[in-house]
Amino acid sequence: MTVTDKTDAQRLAVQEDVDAIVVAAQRFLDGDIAGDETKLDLQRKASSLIQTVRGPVPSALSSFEEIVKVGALRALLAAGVFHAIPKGGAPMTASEIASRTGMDKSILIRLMRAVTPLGPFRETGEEEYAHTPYSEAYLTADIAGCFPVMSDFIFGPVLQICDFLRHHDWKDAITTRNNPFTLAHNCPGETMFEYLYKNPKHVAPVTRAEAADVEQMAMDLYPWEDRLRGAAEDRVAIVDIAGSHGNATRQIMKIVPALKGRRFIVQDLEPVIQEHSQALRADGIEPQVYDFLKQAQPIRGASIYYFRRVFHDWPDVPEAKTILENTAAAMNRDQSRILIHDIIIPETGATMTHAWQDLSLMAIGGIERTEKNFASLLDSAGLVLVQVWRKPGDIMGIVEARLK
Ligand SMILES: C[S@@+](CC[C@H](N)C(=O)[O-])C[C@H]1O[C@@H](n2cnc3c(N)ncnc32)[C@H](O)[C@@H]1O
Repeated sequence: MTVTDKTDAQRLAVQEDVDAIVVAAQRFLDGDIAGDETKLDLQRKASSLIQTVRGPVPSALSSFEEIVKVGALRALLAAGVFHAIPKGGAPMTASEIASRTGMDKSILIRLMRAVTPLGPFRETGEEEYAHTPYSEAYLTADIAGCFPVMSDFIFGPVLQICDFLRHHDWKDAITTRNNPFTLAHNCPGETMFEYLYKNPKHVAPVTRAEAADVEQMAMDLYPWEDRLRGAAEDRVAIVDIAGSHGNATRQIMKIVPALKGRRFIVQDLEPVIQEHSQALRADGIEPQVYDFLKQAQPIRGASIYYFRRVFHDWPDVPEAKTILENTAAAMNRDQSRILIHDIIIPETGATMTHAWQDLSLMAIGGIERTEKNFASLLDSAGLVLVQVWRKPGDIMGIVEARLK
């Protein structure tokens, strides 16, 4: 093939990709099918163009680029570079950033090369950089909360999934106490939570990460008021089990002001309750230390036993089944419901968002589930799936269950 042939073929391929993007962009703008589908389709077409422009082998190198980019972002964030550069897009020189942060200018320049060609920062001149809305996103509470924790504790183990599986002949030998996380952090026999919480300095950053609403959860998904309206006044309205900071309960209380005066309880392990109890009490929420793996649920006959982003941390057996059985033992057959608010993986057409969350959980022994997975898990613990509450385009859903 001559150079001209190659150029022609590439020109044709690029033109085809551009034409497909134009059609996909129009469908996205017109919103002729459910929002997320057109968005995903447009992303696919755009990324196909990038691959065509780069070619197959250079495209394979993009994963190397992403990994060093994460390393650079983490260091720049920790060193204070994100905070030193002024928000709003005004440029700053490397010398100025170096003097503000204490990072050697030579290191800064090398790290900035990983975060400027394709963003999120902008190179504005020789040794000069500026924020963009995409770099400023790392300063928002959600990303500033979860990116450092994911990067310090989870991404390393994700890279060790291969070593772990190879060591076990590619069989699923992953448990919550023996997994890529325990391999990477050299803590065999400990769950991720045990490992993290035994060091008091991890508790605040980890619970800040837990508070990150990266899934943009719509808490009005469930008809809280209808469900709770007829309940006796003395019945606990909601037990938010493993509720951490209690933000879910706060949001429910805001959505349904009519429930003011009813009892709301947030349960979690001791270090987490210690961290949050004052703020919870100030908002009229009762904090309670509770270990769902070791104890039967102490609050009997509550209207709702609510678990948000909890079950995905645990495999079906033994932990998820144990948690359900410990809850079921306290439930009232007619009045109590379990609500599991988690990502629901579609049977087909899972996205990269589903994949990054699920493989991060694989590293610690957890799993994101499909609707069928939830139904069989509930069945194994003497419960029955009543309804799945979802909105088109939302990655999270609420699985409602009652005693059989
Ligand atoms: C991913 S966070 C979810 C927090 C909160 N529900 C939310 O949606 O933001 C998982 C929570 O499970 C709690 N947890 C872990 N092991 C637990 C146990 N054995 N008993 C009770 N809570 C536990 C953690 O402390 C953490 O707060």
